[in-house]
Order: sequence, then structure tokens, then C-alpha cells
Amino acid sequence: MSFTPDITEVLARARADLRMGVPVVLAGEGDHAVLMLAAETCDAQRLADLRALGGAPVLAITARRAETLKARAYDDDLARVALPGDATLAWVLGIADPADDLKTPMKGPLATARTGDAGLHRLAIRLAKTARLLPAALVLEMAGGKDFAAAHNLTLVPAALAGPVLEATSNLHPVVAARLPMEAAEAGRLHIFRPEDGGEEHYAIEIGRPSRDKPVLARLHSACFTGDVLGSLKCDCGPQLHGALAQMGEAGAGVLLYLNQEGRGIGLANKMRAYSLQDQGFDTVEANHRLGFEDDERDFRIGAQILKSMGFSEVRLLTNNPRKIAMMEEHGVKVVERVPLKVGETEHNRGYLATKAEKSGHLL
Ligand SMILES: Nc1nc2c(ncn2[C@@H]2O[C@H](COP(=O)(O)OP(=O)(O)OP(=O)(O)O)[C@@H](O)[C@H]2O)c(=O)[nH]1
Ligand SMILES: [Zn+2]
Repeated sequence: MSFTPDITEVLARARADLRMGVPVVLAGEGDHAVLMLAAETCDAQRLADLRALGGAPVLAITARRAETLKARAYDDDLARVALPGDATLAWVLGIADPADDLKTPMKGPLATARTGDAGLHRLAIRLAKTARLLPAALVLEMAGGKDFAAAHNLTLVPAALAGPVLEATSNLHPVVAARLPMEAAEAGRLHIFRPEDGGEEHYAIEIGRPSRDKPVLARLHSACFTGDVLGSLKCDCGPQLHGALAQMGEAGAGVLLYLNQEGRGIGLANKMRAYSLQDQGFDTVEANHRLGFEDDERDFRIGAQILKSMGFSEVRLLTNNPRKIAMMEEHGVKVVERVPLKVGETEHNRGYLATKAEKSGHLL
């Protein structure tokens, strides 16, 4: 038995620190380490403190973001923008956040570095992403990172242990289930699942008493606060959610997973940043890229894990998204049938649905 936090627990702490603007130390090979701050939550004092340490801090961004900024990414998916001597917090935010890109088209020329531990820089961006912040991190290479972390009471993340944990899907545990009569079906039951990594909980809504021996009518729904709760006309999520529940109610059985992967996994704040870019004329995929994200950052392995833990191994999947089908099949859930789900097209979301069909391979 040990009271010392394990790597999963350390990562959860690191995420909380970054959201609060507290720096984190990432330890690499031997004595090598980097000090990181999430660009989005860094304040002027911490930026000044970082500079006072000397060395050559960089702003690590994704190649997606670098492309918009016309900055050279020397390391495939990663670019390290050198901090000019007079870089202010506004400069840092201007690189990290595309909000004023159109107003300030020339943010450069930006010098990008080829040196430094690319693995640690990638880890810094990954941590910012998992904290649902903009994918940009201020990073300073340092020796003696362990002592520095201890002296300043900072979370120390050993990179070699962190990598595999961040790649894997966290185990989920059932917390509680209770009866929930709904408009769509009186015989409803809501199950709560909690991941071991301290991340968002996910839900399963079981309708009727679906047999575990036959393919179940199933839907993997990704959280969409704007569509599900506010009835946004920009997407089709609300009608899809209610349509799927109604279809299961009519059939007398089904299971809908409500996965808390808002904004295709980038979080609601970043999704609203994407919406703001969409108002500047970019489509849903371009907006994600300009922010530095991939088109879709969701992890559908979570869905397969929940279905299996509930005893379902075969599904009739309500979806238009071929990626969901592939991920289920790859992770032990057989999709015996795809059941199309086409509801809620409006004049506001027609372009959005067309982009998903053209660029993300959605079936019409
Ligand atoms: N980043 C981003 N996320 C969005 C946008 N519009 C909707 N979302 C999110 O997209 C997710 C819904 O995914 P969809 O692509 O509509 O549908 P799908 O679940 O992949 O596929 P289907 O099963 O066919 O519905 C939810 O998490 C929404 O919050 C957007 O413009 N940008
Ligand atoms: Zn939506």
C-alpha cells in the first residue's frame, strides 16, 4: 500500500494545476526536464517569472495552429515558436488563440526552434488539451527539474510513465443506476460511470430491458450543451438525442450512451471559440484546425468499454458516422447493422451537415 499518488493521480493534479495557471514540471530522461504553463491560463506575473529564469522559452503549438500562423513546424505535428525578448502576455495569447487572427493578419514573422525535447513539448500540449484548454504551452528546458519542482511545490510528471497513460482509455466504474421514467419511455434507467483518471463522468440511458443475447439498438451521443439543452439550430444534436430516445421508446428497448465529450472532445469553451471562427466564415473543420485541434478529438473506446461492461457485445448502431462503427468493431463491440439517424436539418445547420459529409466522411 502506498499513500504516494500514482501516475494517473499525478496527471489529474497536473490538469487541475494548468487550469488554475500553475506551472507543472515534466521530467524526461536523466536530469532533463521542462517547466510548462498552459498559454491560456498564464498570467503576466508568471510569464515574467518564467523569463526571469533565463534560457530560451518557447511557445509549443500544434502544426495545425502553426499552419494558420505561417510558422514553420519542424517536428511533424509540433511547432516551437521562440519567444521574442519583449513578448508580452498579449503576444502569447495572440499566438495561442485565433480569435483576432483576421484583425491581426501579420502575427509574425515567427521564428520557430528545432531544438529542445520534442517529446516533452508534445506532452505539454497534450496536457493542455486534456485540461480542455487551448493546445498551446509555454515551455522552458531546464536541468534539475526535480529539485525545482520540490523547491516550488510544483507537480512533477515523469514523461515516460505519463505517455502510455494518456494514450490509453481510463477504466470506468459504474457508480449508481436508478429508474428514470422519461417522455420517450417510462421504463428508463440512468447509469453513471466514473473514469479512474478524474475526468468527466459518462452516462448510459437504458430503455426497457434489452436482452444481452441479441443486438441492442444503441446510440453513442456526444454531449452538446448548445444543441441538447439550448435547442441550438447550428447542429442536429438535440433532435438526434430526442429522436434516438423516441426510437428506442417505440422499439421498447435500447441503450443511449451520453458521452461527455463536448465539442467533439475539445470542451465547451473551445467549441465556442470555434463557433466564433465560424461566424468569421470558417467551416466546422477549419475552425478546429485554426484553434490547433484535429477535426475530432473524441475517444470512442469509452463507448465500447461501457457497452461491454453492461453486457452488450452486439449493437444496431444509430449513427451516420463511420468512425464510430470502426471504433466499436475494433474494441470488441460488433455492429450488426447501421441504423441511419437523419433528423433536425435546418437552414442554419445545412452547411455544417454538408461539411461533415464532405470532410469527415459522414454518411448521408
Ligand atoms: N468542435 C466542434 N464541435 C461541434 C460543432 N458542432 C457540434 N459539435 C459537437 O459535435 C458532437 C456531435 O457530433 P456529430 O458530428 O454531430 O455527430 P456524431 O456523433 O459524430 O455522428 P452521428 O452518430 O452520425 O450523429 C458533439 O460533441 C457536439 O458538441 C462544431 O462546430 N465544432
Ligand atoms: Zn450539437
